[in-house]
Amino acid sequence: MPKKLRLGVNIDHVATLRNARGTAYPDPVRAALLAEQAGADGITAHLREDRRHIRDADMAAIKEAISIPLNFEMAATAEMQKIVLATAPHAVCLVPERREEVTTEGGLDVAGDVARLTDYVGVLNEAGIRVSMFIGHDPRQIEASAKIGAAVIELHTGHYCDLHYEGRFAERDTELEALRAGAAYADSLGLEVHAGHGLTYETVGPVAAMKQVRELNIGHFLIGESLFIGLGPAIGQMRHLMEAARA
Ligand SMILES: CC(=O)[C@@H](O)[C@H](O)COP(=O)(O)O
Ligand SMILES: NCC(=O)COP(=O)(O)O
Repeated sequence: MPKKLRLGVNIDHVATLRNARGTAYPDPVRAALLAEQAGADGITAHLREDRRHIRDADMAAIKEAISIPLNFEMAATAEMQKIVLATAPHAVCLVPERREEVTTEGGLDVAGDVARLTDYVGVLNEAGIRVSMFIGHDPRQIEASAKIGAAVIELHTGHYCDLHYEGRFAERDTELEALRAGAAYADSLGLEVHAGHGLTYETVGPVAAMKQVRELNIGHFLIGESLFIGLGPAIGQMRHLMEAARA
């Protein structure tokens, strides 16, 4: 019987909509509280260096308002380390960032930055923050994540989802197989395995079915779907699909 699969709801794109007009609404804190009421196991938010969606004050307000864990996504920079230590979230997910990208395009190159990330993660671990590395399924990146002292990896599912929506099903299935192998390898090294990026009702099943995966972080699709059916029902339907795949 696979262990329970948690759902972290990413509320970044509520802030994207707010920032498009520079208004005070829609409020990401309100979305976080609604997600909590709807049964989310955690709230995820990404404080990008360019502050294109979530802003510093949002992070502090979300942390203050919610009673479930906050997963603080950020680049491994000195500026972000200072902010995250002041915010004291339950968890941090270290992600790669490029200002020109539309969204997080790939995984972090942990293997290429071992010494610096060992120190960086060490500071967060000492502060009692659980650290996860947002990476692809490359075994070298998984091994490096274990080596630098991260407790968790989050596998980037964006490429799998893109291949699905482009109708490239054979390549999609190859990518899924690599994600499955990555999840099993990370678990064998004692890492907790999470997954996320680009997941939708159509693509969540095969990822939710991977027994080593303990948490999915889903945002963009849920916020879009909430325009049509409301955030609570969208979260409920996503959870239903996750549980059906897990059964
Ligand atoms: C790292 C990650 O996957 C998320 O933060 C998420 O996709 C929302 O942020 P962006 O759309 O800004 O990448
Ligand atoms: N880390 C992935 C995440 O938080 C949500 O990604 P998305 O569903 O907004 O693409």
